[in-house]
Amino acid sequence: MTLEVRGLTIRIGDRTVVDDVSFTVPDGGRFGLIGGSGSGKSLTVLAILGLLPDGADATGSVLLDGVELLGAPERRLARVRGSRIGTVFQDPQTALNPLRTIGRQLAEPLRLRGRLTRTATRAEAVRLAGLVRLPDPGRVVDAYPHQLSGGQRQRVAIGIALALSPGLLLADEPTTALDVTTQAEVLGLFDRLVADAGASLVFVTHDLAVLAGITREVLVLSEGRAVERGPVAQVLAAPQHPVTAALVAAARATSFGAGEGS
Ligand SMILES: Nc1ncnc2c1ncn2[C@@H]1O[C@H](COP(=O)(O)OP(=O)(O)OP(=O)(O)O)[C@@H](O)[C@H]1O
Repeated sequence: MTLEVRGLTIRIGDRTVVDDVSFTVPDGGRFGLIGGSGSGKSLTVLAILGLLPDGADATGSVLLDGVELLGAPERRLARVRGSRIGTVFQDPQTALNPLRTIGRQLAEPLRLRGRLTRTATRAEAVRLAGLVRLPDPGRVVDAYPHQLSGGQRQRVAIGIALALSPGLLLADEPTTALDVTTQAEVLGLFDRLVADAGASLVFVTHDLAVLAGITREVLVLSEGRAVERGPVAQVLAAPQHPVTAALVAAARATSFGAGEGS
């Protein structure tokens, strides 16, 4: 699906926290949003979903395949969120319900969409568990979130996001809470699944090194404003804005520093 964000401006009280941000993600395209803490990344994602916090007011335009989402009725937004846009957020601990089995949560989007028999629902949950490479899918569907590792829980969250084959995926710091090795595994899986699904992707992170393997295009936000944009490789090689330069330095320190003596 094509996502066009045009002139998105978000105000909370008398503060403008996102200021005239525009970007386009073509059908099947991938786009990175990067910036430091408080730069407006999460609010941009929430505005696309129609899930801004109370007191936040958004103007501009969010078009999904040409259909305006900003200011659309909640019923329509809920339908779009349920079926056309999948989301993966930072903390799988809070995204999952501790009292429900993994299988029930994997199958929840399908259950909401239509009537499925018990057997069909379970089969679909097992299929999704296998898709996200959870160990022993036939058994893991009966487990509860606390019985899984952080990386496994995030795999479940990715499975839920992909359950209805959405045309657009929004991932907000999906691997930030994981240790480095797990982060690489989950990112690799996510990368493959998004490609297989042919979905468009908006990937939010504060870590340019993470983004480099996932998207080609990036937009840098600082204090709610777009300060730089372009291909990730080019931005990494020759950052133009001081904020971008700081993000590049941080990325080099974490991912290239140790082994290369730089
Ligand atoms: N519910 C809210 N009420 C008031 N201000 C808010 C609210 N949510 C966010 N803000 C403010 O809006 C600005 C942008 O927040 P946002 O969460 O989009 O930043 P972010 O780039 O996602 O940061 P982080 O990487 O820390 O999550 C920040 O200054 C934040 O304090």
